[in-house]
Amino acid sequence: MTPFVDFQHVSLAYTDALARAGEYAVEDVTLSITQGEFVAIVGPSGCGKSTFMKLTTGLKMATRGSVKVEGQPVTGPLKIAGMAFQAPTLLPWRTTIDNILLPLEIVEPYRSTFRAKRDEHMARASKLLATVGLSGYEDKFPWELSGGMQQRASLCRALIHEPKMLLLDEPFGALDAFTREELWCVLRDLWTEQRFNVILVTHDLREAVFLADTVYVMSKRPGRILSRREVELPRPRELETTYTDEFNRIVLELRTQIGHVRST
Ligand SMILES: Nc1ncnc2c1ncn2[C@@H]1O[C@H](COP(=O)(O)OP(=O)(O)OP(=O)(O)O)[C@@H](O)[C@H]1O
Repeated sequence: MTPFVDFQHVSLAYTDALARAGEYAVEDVTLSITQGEFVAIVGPSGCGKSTFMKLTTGLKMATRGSVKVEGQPVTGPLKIAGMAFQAPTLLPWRTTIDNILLPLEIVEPYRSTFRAKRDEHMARASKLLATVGLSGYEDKFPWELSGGMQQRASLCRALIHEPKMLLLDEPFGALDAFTREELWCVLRDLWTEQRFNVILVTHDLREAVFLADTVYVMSKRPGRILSRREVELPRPRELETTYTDEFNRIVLELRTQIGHVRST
């Protein structure tokens, strides 16, 4: 089966001068991700996790090696991706629903028919809001929502154009522990229902193990993939799973690997 995302010996230097000096942000990354797989990437700060995301979505081109998505070489920004970041980045002058509809106003093929199909899109946005527990908040402005609610709305915005791939860069990093765990479950449920590919960059090993099928550990700069760990915990996973010995054993195993990376 063709992998959904395929990296073969990928290196990236941000400038020609850095390439000449052999200073790569990521180096010799080879991995393949299957359709619908939930992948988490963990590693020390500055190891190249965000660079990996930029390569996957075509925001940056590899200096060496090849990046393919759905069997096709990536040559520019991909439309099939939705993204959410640590800061929710909602536009303060737009209501929740208008923030969620934003990608449809910008990205083709939705853009040209946006006005004509507005009711249809509104209905889809409301349905998504209901899925993340935000029914009734359509007309609120971002400043009327808590941080966790804003992040829920950001997830809806990332998913409104039904992307095949969802890229999340530390999406829950700024939230308190309880809200973060609630949002793990929101993301788990969205993924279980829609089975898009997820690439989740996180510093939180428990988050990675709770959500992902596969966890990749990256090394310090230049970022390389040090290990690949399949998480064989059965699904559906409930928060109680995070208190089991098996869960903690995997977290500890990853923690030990990261400890080695940091100390070398
Ligand atoms: N636009 C850029 N120009 C030059 N170097 C860059 C650029 N963006 C990132 N880098 C360098 O590339 C390396 C990897 O950065 P990247 O942002 O991918 O790391 P990260 O693992 O996502 O970091 P963090 O965990 O702190 O968010 C770092 O050393 C960084 O300084």
